[in-house]
Amino acid sequence: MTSTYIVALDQGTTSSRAIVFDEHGAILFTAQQEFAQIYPADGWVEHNPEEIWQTALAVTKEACDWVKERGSTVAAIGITNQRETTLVWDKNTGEPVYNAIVWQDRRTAKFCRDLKQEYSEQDLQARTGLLLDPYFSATKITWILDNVAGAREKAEQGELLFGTVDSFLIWRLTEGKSFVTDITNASRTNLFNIVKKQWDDDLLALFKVPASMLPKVLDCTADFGTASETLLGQAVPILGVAGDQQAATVGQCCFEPGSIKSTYGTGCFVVVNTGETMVTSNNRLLTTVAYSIKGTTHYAVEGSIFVAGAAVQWMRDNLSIIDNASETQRLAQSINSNQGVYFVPALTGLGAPHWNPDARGAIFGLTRATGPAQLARAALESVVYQTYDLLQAVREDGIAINNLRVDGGMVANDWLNQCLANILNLEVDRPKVLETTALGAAYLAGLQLGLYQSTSELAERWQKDSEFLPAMEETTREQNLQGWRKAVDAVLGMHQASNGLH
Ligand SMILES: Nc1ncnc2c1ncn2[C@@H]1O[C@H](COP(=O)(O)OP(=O)(O)O)[C@@H](O)[C@H]1O
Ligand SMILES: O=P(O)(O)OC[C@H](O)CO
Repeated sequence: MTSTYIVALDQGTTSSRAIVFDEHGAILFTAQQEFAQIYPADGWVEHNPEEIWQTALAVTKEACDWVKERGSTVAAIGITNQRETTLVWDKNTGEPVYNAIVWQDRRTAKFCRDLKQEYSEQDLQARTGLLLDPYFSATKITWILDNVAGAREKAEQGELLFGTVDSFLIWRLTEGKSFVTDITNASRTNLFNIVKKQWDDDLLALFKVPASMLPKVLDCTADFGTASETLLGQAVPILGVAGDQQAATVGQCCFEPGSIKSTYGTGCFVVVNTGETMVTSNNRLLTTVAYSIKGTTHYAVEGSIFVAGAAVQWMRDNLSIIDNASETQRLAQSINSNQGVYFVPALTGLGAPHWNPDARGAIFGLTRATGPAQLARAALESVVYQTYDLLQAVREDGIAINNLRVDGGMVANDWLNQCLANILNLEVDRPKVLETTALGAAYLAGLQLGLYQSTSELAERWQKDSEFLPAMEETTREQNLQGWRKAVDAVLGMHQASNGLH
């Protein structure tokens, strides 16, 4: 019997990956290319759109060629992507008018602060589930239209298109034939009304974004267009799309209300499925669309941390205290306590539950004995404490948590998983397939293809690789958490103090 091949394209913050899955959800082939991070100013983060495109195209082509070499064809493509990252391009030439402004970028912090004076954040939250923060796409679009010469005029004449990375890639893969997005990506823009499930005219007016710039919004399972034969060597339908955290929710089979996953890549994102009910957080978590499959929409509560693996990357690239990320495990376990060193990695502000775009990072408790081991351990622990803060917020919103399914590049690190179990005082489960984001995109495409009939059929496939159980004395746990709280308070205090000075 021949296999059904699905290619999942995962366009992440640091790399583009394409994975060939068979109908059982097994990984057969992976192609990956990293690309440059551009930091033009304090708090600014950009990507070159052509690099996003070239790396995404190259890995997808490689995956399609791998299938072709086996005498077969790819049945469908599923796309998943870094969310919120904003691209604006010319409809006629296909040329982006500016670099992609990345989700981590804080350049519109002042704009958000000013807007809060004239517009109720509560109203925005009721419509979009989100907060008024530079994280989301809307203020990034406004910035491009206001700062790139001639852009606003062209946008008003209907010459410019806006897309999150999914839209941009689909538009290019279909050679300009399909200008669409999916509902999960739309729900991260601050322009999409998640109650009415349509672009919100009042918000378009507020952020001064012409409606003609916006893509058509589809379910996560839909016909998104056909990727061109000229580009891929075979014409392949794009049948599934979701933002990466929502795709990971699908890949982790968190379909039941109350099920929860946490993904550790560049950032960390905790997503709790709340079923068809929308839950509004009282603790500054986001309400967002988990997925919409064949007309049924599930919502989620999400906690977003901007710096997780990025703290490890920063130690590798800026401090050069490690050569590769996996060394952090050896370093962290080489000492038997954190020795009082705490790292608050607010390198691009603080996300949930603080939402403070102006906060900046700090390391506390340095002594003559502090070296790479203490710093690496503090970086890993910071990811764990931030997760603790998110889960506390989730609990305070009345949602019970029984265990946590984890995934993403960082959870290859067993020390991190054990530390999560210890500090969260919770069972932490790591699945067999760690590429849950790509798997989720493949599942969505497979559902649309008719390869899978339902999410419950998919749920039966989830397999545990390892579980990590809490094994820390309560007093040590409490001491560590106290140290973290003091460090975060100091960072927030420092930010207030420096605000006073400017
Ligand atoms: N063994 C490890 N220990 C700690 N961090 C790791 C490890 N392996 C990868 N990472 C971190 O995980 C991130 C990569 O994860 P990935 O899921 O590929 O991210 P993204 O999708 O955001 O590009 C990097 O920031 C890297 O520093
Ligand atoms: O690229 P990742 O995996 O860090 O995910 C980025 C998120 O989608 C940002 O919201």
